[in-house]
Amino acid sequence: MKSSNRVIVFDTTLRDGEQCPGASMAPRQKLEVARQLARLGVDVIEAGFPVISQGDFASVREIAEQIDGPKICGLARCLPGDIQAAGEALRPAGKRGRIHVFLATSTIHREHKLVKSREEIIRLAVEAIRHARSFVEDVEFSPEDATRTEPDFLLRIVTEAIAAGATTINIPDTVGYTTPGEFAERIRMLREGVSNLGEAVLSVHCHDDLGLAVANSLAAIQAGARQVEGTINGIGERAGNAALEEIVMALQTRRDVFGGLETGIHAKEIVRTSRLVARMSGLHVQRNKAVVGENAFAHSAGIHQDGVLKKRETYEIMDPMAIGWGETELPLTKHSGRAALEKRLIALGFGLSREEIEALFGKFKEIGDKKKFVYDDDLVALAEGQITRIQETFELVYWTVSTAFHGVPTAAVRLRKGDEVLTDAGVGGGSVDAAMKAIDRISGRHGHLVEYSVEAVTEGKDAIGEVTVRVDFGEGRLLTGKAASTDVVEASVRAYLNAVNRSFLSRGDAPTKAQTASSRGGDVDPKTSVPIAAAP
Ligand SMILES: CC(=O)SCCNC(=O)CCNC(=O)[C@H](O)C(C)(C)COP(=O)(O)OP(=O)(O)OC[C@H]1O[C@@H](n2cnc3c(N)ncnc32)[C@H](O)[C@@H]1OP(=O)(O)O
Ligand SMILES: CC(C)C(=O)C(=O)O
Repeated sequence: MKSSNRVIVFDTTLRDGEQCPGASMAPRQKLEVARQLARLGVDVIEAGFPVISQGDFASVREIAEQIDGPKICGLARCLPGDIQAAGEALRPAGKRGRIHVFLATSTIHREHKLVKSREEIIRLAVEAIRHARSFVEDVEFSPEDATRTEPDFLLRIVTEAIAAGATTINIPDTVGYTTPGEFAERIRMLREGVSNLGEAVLSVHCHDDLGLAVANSLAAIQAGARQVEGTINGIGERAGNAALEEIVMALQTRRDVFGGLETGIHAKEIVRTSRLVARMSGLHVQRNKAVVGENAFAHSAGIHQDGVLKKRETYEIMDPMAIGWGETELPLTKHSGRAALEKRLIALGFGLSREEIEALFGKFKEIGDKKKFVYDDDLVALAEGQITRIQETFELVYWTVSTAFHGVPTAAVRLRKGDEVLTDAGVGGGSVDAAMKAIDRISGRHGHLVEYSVEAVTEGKDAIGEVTVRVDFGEGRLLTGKAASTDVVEASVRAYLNAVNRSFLSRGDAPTKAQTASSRGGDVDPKTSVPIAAAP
């Protein structure tokens, strides 16, 4: 076997990857992917299976014509027509063309699918390899379902294939059946038992039916395989193929384990390639996918975020920038801590004191409890509210509204004033109106709502809505109140209360107990909300 420290990367995204249901790509899309694979630095692009359709033939031909750099490969069964089609499609690649012939060797495939004896299988394989060699110098042979093939037969057919002119012997775990230890053992068995293996490159091709495709590929490389086949994002037949980006990054990250094996991959192109393949194939990458998933370098837990801010390597074993990601992301969620919150606020331009951040942190957690992510706009609303906070006469403790078609909208509101808790109810034209009436009864103010507006300040169904009210308290000027909440009724209640509180500030007085005819109330039931003060 040709042995070196260089692992040949064989990409089959455009052939086995495209076998994934729904992943078919138009020739133009395949060409774009091939171009990017060349930039990524793969050694071989399996561009298609030319005999299966005019489109595949044309696509392999176009890639062979236009893509410089990697070898271009076409797949063929051990049938003259297949080999002829592959040879013709690859003609523009000249010496860079490779034909990949395959034939199943396991008992189950021989007896039930091909209905052929061992001898016939060997004869067909040998004839096909010789035929392929009449078109190209570089011929790969795959004994399909090799991991379920009897060892003695596998040794024999591999030896015969090399003797017939195969330059690469690929050992496929076609149905993702093997395990790392077993596969490594099989590779060692071939290395020891195939006398002419030195004339060929030993390759592996793993499927992910048991989620072991990458582990099996790496085990085989450790056992001496020097070509690895796989696809970008691991797309492929059934559960998919080994994800090339994972194999490459494992080799690179764990040089200590893999003895400094090299590939020709330019890791900085990995994310770009993954995105392109996802777009072209229509197969989205799951968020938690290793190396290329959205979350692969996104740290959410406060303890992790704190660690990463102090030293990235505490929670990152790869440099995301080196793979083509932007800066490490610290998405803010309910799991985040003060360190990440402060860092984001500084990035947004807020220079809040420790005390202010402390005051804001509780509200931040409340938003996190309600929403998957706390977005920048949420933070801006929080921070601005903190900066412009006014002294509140009344603090909202609780509200509830009830409304129905043809019903009478009613609201109960509980406010805290100093150490007093006051509760009252109101009815109105709508639930917000009813809640405002309840506030009027508690506060002793009687505001007339002159303007009311609501605006979404963040995106999505769980967006924060910001309510602005302009209220006439009969004092010859309008007072503005603002509040934001993920619940628009709550934002309205708080905005109105904000205006009521401002009316006390502007008058410089506060209601007495006599002015408030409301009863004492119970416990606090806080909701996510942000009072935002506004200039009257
Ligand atoms: C493990 C892998 O991923 S192998 C690659 C799989 N990829 C594909 O199948 C690509 C898409 N396939 C196709 O378009 C079609 O299946 C074609 C064009 C290849 C063949 O279509 P058809 O001629 O209608 O045959 P069909 O698909 O029904 O059956 C496959 C035939 O190929 C035979 N065959 C399978 N593998 C091989 C092989 N390596 N060498 C020779 N013959 C083979 C089967 O025995 C069967 O022959 P039979 O009809 O005499 O029983
Ligand atoms: C053609 C061969 C290599 C294949 O795709 C498989 O066995 O999975």
